[in-house]
Amino acid sequence: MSDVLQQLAATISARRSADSGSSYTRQLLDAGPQRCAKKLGEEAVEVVIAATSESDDALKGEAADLLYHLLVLLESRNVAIADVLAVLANRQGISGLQEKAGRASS
Ligand SMILES: N=c1c2ncn([C@@H]3O[C@H](COP(=O)(O)OP(=O)(O)OP(=O)(O)O)[C@@H](O)[C@H]3O)c2ncn1[C@@H]1O[C@H](COP(=O)(O)O)[C@@H](O)[C@H]1O
Repeated sequence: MSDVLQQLAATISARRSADSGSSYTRQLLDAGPQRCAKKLGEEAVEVVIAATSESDDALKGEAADLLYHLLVLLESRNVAIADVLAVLANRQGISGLQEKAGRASS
């Protein structure tokens, strides 16, 4: 999964130098983090609506839009998706250690 996200993130980053007329991503990046964050919020609401009242396919589509817009927002703030994934990996490591610590003390 992270390969797909990293490939999409690389494409989004490359759009910084694309012709803005031809790229929706470039238009979002040119508009800045506030606009990107607003789009992310709208997409999040669409995910909530799909999750509560639409089909699985609709939910998958809205979730894909949400991930795309999260990557665009991260790019607009120059935050690498690899660093976000590292946070998740660290949390898994930490929870693993906590589980081990819990077992050792019981
Ligand atoms: N993965 C996506 C992707 N997911 C969702 N979207 C767009 O995100 C928007 C979300 O839907 P909305 O109905 O909210 O959007 P809208 O009303 O058209 O947009 P606004 O006018 O509100 O901004 C749609 O325009 C989708 O096309 C995406 N646009 C581009 N990509 C990928 O990003 C890369 C660069 O794409 P370009 O910028 O088009 O070159 C390519 O790999 C694309 O496949």
